[in-house]
Amino acid sequence: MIQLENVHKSYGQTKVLKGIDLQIQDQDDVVILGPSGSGKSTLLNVLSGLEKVDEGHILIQGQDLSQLTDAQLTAFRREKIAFIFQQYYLLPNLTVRQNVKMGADLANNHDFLQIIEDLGLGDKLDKYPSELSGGEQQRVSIARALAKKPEILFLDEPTGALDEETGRKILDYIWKLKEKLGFTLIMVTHNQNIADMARTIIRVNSGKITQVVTNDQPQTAYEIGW
Ligand SMILES: Nc1ncnc2c1ncn2[C@@H]1O[C@H](COP(=O)(O)OP(=O)(O)OP(=O)(O)O)[C@@H](O)[C@H]1O
Repeated sequence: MIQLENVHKSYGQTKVLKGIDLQIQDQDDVVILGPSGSGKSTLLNVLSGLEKVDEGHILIQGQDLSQLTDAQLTAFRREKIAFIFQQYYLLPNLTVRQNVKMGADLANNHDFLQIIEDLGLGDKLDKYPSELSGGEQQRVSIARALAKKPEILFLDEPTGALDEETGRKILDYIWKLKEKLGFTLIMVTHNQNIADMARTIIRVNSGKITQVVTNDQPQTAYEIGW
């Protein structure tokens, strides 16, 4: 379980998270919705240990992230979580195969080629990022994250660079893989429709949680009408 207790985070004088309390169950799929600037990405960044909180606590399986040494925090990030960002952060001098293998090696995953294939990149294995379209680069970054077999997968607007049809396919694939591998999925999006795929929908406004909804009948990427 992931627990947040009274989490505060500011950048200089700007108070971004203003007392967040939240519990996320293992293997849940969670979508975080909210207007631009409401603190969604900041929330993901503190949840994933990328940034430290100013006040309050984040506990993951009972372990308080603020109590970890830098080495333990690095190990947590390497072994337990994967992050799919709006930007792709691919290494330009590595091929598609090598970029994804980097993620796979962290989990000793030897069947990562299947993930590349499933994401429709089977014919791009030996291409470099500069030889790919934006959407293809995004799919490589998704393959790299999934190849880590994370316990928690964070996604920050993962379909931003994709056309609708590809976005649907990718979300469908991620959700199916979640059912198969059983990770916890936490995704930030602006897209209201995508929220209907999630079992838990969290609304954030001005750095506070304004609503948590449990959705008993989540829909597939193909059913949501987006
Ligand atoms: N590293 C930073 N330094 C200073 N200010 C920051 C930093 N990161 C975020 N902020 C500010 O914190 C506020 C919340 O940003 P955040 O990116 O968390 O919002 P968001 O809800 O994800 O927005 P969007 O939907 O536009 O991505 C914004 O006012 C932003 O300018």
